[in-house]
Amino acid sequence: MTDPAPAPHLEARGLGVRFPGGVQALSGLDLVVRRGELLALIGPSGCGKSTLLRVAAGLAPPSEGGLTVAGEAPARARARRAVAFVFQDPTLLPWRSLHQNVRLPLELARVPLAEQNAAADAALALVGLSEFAAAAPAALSGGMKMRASLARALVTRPELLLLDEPFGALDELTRERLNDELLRLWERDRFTALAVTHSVAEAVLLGDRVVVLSGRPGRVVADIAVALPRPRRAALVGSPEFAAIAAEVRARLRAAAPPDPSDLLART
Ligand SMILES: Nc1ncnc2c1ncn2[C@@H]1O[C@H](COP(=O)(O)OP(=O)(O)OP(=O)(O)O)[C@@H](O)[C@H]1O
Repeated sequence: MTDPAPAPHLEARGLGVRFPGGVQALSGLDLVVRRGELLALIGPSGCGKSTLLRVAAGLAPPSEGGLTVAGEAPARARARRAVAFVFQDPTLLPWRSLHQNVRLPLELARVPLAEQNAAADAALALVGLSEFAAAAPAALSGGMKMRASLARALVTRPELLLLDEPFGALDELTRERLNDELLRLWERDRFTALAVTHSVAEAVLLGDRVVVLSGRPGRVVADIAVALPRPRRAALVGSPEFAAIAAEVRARLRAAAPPDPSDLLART
């Protein structure tokens, strides 16, 4: 007998988000992320990927349908520190040391100081930054800042990690290293993760599935299983199996994207 599929962790049903100015960012979006799954989300610019993450974090309300995290409203899941967010910008407070930045979520939650310190030590060790605990963010490279941002997200041991293009601003080699790091952390703790990316290779490298959203308003137009063995590392990107899945994702993404104005010009 095969094991039953893990329970849904994040579940969106008929989700729509319309902003006060009238922009419809998402419409009729159905999506399930199972517990312990790492799901990559890709779609044309402006299709509502960040909006979906913001709804999942309880930072934006749905205007139609709904989204639950572990069966409860996202704001409740966030209040019990079960959800963490990593943004493209590391958003470290410049006047605080790395250690003070990493322990901030626990400080805000009024966790006892000794516990804050122990958890921040462990999180910094996890991302290889222990020796920079006392450093100011300004003294670090972009990749190190992003590592610290990851440590700050993981310090609460979240059940669900939301990643919004976290390595998008980094050079290719640093990005590769950080993807390997993220995979290593996920293999260790098996939190559920929803990762937005603009890179097809990154989506296939990270995801158990790659979900493709259509152009605005965003809804799911393809849900592609990534049948590649784990553990995975960036070196896998050159393999023929990888290339075949990436080609499928690319084709679905191209079909989902609005026409490129330069194509239209070329045809006239
Ligand atoms: N607070 C807001 N008020 C009004 N419109 C918004 C707001 N936030 C986002 N939008 C609009 O909603 C749409 C979806 O935005 P969103 O940032 O979710 O897309 P995205 O897929 O993450 O884009 P990108 O890939 O370029 O980062 C866009 O048209 C954006 O301009």
